[in-house]
Amino acid sequence: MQATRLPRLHVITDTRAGASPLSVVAASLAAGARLIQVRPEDHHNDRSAFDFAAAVAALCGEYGATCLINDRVHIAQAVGAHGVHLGAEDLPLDAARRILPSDAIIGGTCREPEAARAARRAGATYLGVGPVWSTTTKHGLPGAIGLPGLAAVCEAVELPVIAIGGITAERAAECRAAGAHGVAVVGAISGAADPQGATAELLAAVGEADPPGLVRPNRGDVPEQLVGER
Ligand SMILES: Cc1ncc(COP(=O)(O)OP(=O)(O)O)c(N)n1
Ligand SMILES: Cc1ncsc1CCOP(=O)(O)O
Ligand SMILES: [Mg+2]
Repeated sequence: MQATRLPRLHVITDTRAGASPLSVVAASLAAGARLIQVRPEDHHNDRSAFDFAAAVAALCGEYGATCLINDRVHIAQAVGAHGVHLGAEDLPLDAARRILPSDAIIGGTCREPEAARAARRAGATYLGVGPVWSTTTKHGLPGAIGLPGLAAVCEAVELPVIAIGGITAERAAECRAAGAHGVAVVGAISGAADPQGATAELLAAVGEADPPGLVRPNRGDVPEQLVGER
């Protein structure tokens, strides 16, 4: 199986009231996004989270894009997603590694070098690191670690680092310069007047711009196994 690099732009769904998550996902995929993380807010029950995840996974399948599920490992299994993203209050990384297929992508949240090394030992494929900048998208987060904090984690482990928290296109380029493999965003796309244009701008900022024009669905294509390469 040929190895494919982990996408540099992780588009995270926004299921807060007023958002239109599925149409934003469709716009991002049309702009060339190669990875969607499904993140139903905690108040969504499993049934509505499953229905939403199944719809996103189907859309990702049409574009040959990777679909990850935040927090809910059983829903990743149920919809046949490519993997999960897990944080401190979720199933431990090593437990998820034991129950998911061996080629599953498992992302782990961390904000400092020691936690990054522990996540690598536990079987993480990549690290979600932040918040790099403050954000209004999630409440109760610890303080922002800034670019120096991001760089410290990038230096500590070989795993691809995905920066998160307050990311804009300009900041995405700064994160890459600090050593991050890529970035994850919610508000920069879901809150944009033109989510497709915002996605294109972010893709260009992380160096993954497709040739101009719409990306067309390639029904039936499945992404090959992803490897942890910077
Ligand atoms: C790529 C990426 N990085 C970090 C997170 C945050 O995960 P977590 O700390 O578990 O918080 P919630 O997203 O579950 O509220 C993420 N989702 N993605
Ligand atoms: C879930 C999460 N974890 C750390 S920051 C964050 C939210 C990021 O959202 P935004 O891209 O809108 O700042
Ligand atoms: Mg979580």
